[in-house]
Amino acid sequence: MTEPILEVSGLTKFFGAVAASDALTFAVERGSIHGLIGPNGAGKSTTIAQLSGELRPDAGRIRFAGADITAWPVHRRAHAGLQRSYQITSLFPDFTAAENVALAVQARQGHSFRFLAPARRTPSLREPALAVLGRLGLAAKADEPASRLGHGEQRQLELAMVLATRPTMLLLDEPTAGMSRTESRRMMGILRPLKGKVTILLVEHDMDVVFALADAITVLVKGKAIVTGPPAEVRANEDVRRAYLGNY
Ligand SMILES: Nc1ncnc2c1ncn2[C@@H]1O[C@H](COP(=O)(O)OP(=O)(O)OP(=O)(O)O)[C@@H](O)[C@H]1O
Repeated sequence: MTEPILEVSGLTKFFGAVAASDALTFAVERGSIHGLIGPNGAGKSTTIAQLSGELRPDAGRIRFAGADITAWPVHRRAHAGLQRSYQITSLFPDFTAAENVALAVQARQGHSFRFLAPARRTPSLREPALAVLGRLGLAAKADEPASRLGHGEQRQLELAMVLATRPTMLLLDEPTAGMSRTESRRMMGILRPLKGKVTILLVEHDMDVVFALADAITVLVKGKAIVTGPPAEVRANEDVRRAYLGNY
């Protein structure tokens, strides 16, 4: 393994008596797509929330790109390149796809999302926005209002917005949730070329997607990582089969 970009050690988070993260330890290699899988309630969302800074761990450390970020707030982590994907709920429905991405480009340039009106009209923001939309296969939809896009396209737009901020590492929570088979396949085609450019921690219920994309997978059960390894090793692991994958 080359130098990991993210190292999680002993991460622990209780909700009452439930340990949603239980001395969780794993590392993510720079430039890789790293799957985080596990049964319902295993602690995947709780892990993402602690990595993004929305949730404070009760114990343990998080190191990102050589710095201990455990106590950093969300915006400081985002500024350092660790970003979680936006949710559809954060799209501006009346703005076009290009205008939505222009806002994210503007955020990258250090401005706040507050100045909505100027961002919509600034040509220097439109050009990079169109470039990102092009890479995500949304060029033809640039001038459609976000509300008129299909569900799969809205998820692609979310991803376009976060990529426009040029993250070093992306925390992606179920990018294919609610998608048709065709839309999922399109999303995989978008994510695969990001390998080597952006490190991705991928939480995903669709095992076909995870096993096809991930360079390494961590399996969570009851807040603990029971294994981290390449897909073939994880698939063959007896504990994983018993706890989660069955005959997948
Ligand atoms: N805000 C909260 N308050 C109380 N308990 C919580 C809270 N968030 C999560 N939990 C509990 O923590 C455990 C882990 O939940 P989490 O949502 O992280 O799991 P998950 O792996 O993301 O599940 P799923 O696959 O169903 O989304 C569960 O037992 C859940 O009920």
